[in-house]
Amino acid sequence: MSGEGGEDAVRQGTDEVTGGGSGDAGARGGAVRSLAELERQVAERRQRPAYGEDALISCDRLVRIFTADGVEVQALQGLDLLVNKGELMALVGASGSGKSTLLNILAGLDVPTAGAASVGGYDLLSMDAASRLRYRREVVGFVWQQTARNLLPYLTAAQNVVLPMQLAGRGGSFRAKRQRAARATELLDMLGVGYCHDRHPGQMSGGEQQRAAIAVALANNPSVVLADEPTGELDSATGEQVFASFRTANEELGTTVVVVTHDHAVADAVRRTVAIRDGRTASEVVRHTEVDEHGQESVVAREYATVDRAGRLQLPRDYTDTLEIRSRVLLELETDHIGVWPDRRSGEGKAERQD
Ligand SMILES: Nc1ncnc2c1ncn2[C@@H]1O[C@H](COP(=O)(O)OP(=O)(O)OP(=O)(O)O)[C@@H](O)[C@H]1O
Repeated sequence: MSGEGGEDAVRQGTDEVTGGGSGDAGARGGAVRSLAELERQVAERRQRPAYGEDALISCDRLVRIFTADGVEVQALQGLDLLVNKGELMALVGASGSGKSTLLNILAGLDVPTAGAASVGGYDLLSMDAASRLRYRREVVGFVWQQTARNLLPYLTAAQNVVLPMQLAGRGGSFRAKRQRAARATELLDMLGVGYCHDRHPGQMSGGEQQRAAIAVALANNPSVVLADEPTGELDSATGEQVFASFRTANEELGTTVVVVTHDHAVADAVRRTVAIRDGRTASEVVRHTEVDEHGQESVVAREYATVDRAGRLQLPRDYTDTLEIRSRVLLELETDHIGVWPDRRSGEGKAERQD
């Protein structure tokens, strides 16, 4: 706090200060707080963790502008996102909303134009080439939609899983080799495709290839696995099996998983689904399990609109369409909520019901 009022109070030798600097206390409702109260608030604010301090993934006002043929496309327009360690979450949004752009940045494959982004303590904007390589090998694993892009066709499933460990260069001894082979077997078994150990991708179904691809992504024990439409090329039953493998990785290994998806079965099966609209996070659905008085468990989903770091809130389009809100709304601050009304004076909003 800048403490203009506080300084006044000290000068006047009193323990009472105005809420908003000298002279405007009346205009702000005459809030008078004690110096002790202000000191308590300052101390509380200092103790509050900075934005994203506790999160594994933190995106703060992230911007990515592409320039193609002299035309600028703002793929990300100040996107905020926090993901906690151990989360299994989904990102959804219309085509072109910026999901893949975000995932490529988090994967260390692309660099944002502005803003801040960090994953597991790595600053994605300022990493040098060596840190970026280490980041991509050890901190994140990636699964693409196209099954063919995830596995090398001339290696078996097990050899594909061993490869990232070899590239990370952890020892060439016989013991190290044995450990890598054992880990590949263990991961393929855990994801239910142990029987594909010696098969080449061409001898595996699309679902088996994707589950082996998850094992590849997990090989170096990354903090995060990112997946872009991993069930996009699969039928729904196979898609469910693949999603179950992500859940297994999350539950058994504690790996944080972020999945971009158009697949409702996936988006509805995670605890948190964040919707991206026009390059910003717009809303999120959070699910939790409730147990009723008969001990019956049910999943309850609640939708929240996101308030970004600048205080912006995107109203869901179906809400604004229903109330015919086009350009502005009337706001009213109540003690425990904010009322939002169509501005009827300017002719917006549905006519009020007469009954
Ligand atoms: N390399 C690029 N050069 C120019 N424009 C790009 C580039 N990559 C993405 N864009 C543009 O950025 C915007 C966001 O694209 P992005 O691929 O992130 O969307 P998306 O939400 O993943 O879409 P989809 O669901 O169709 O994959 C789009 O307008 C896209 O055309």
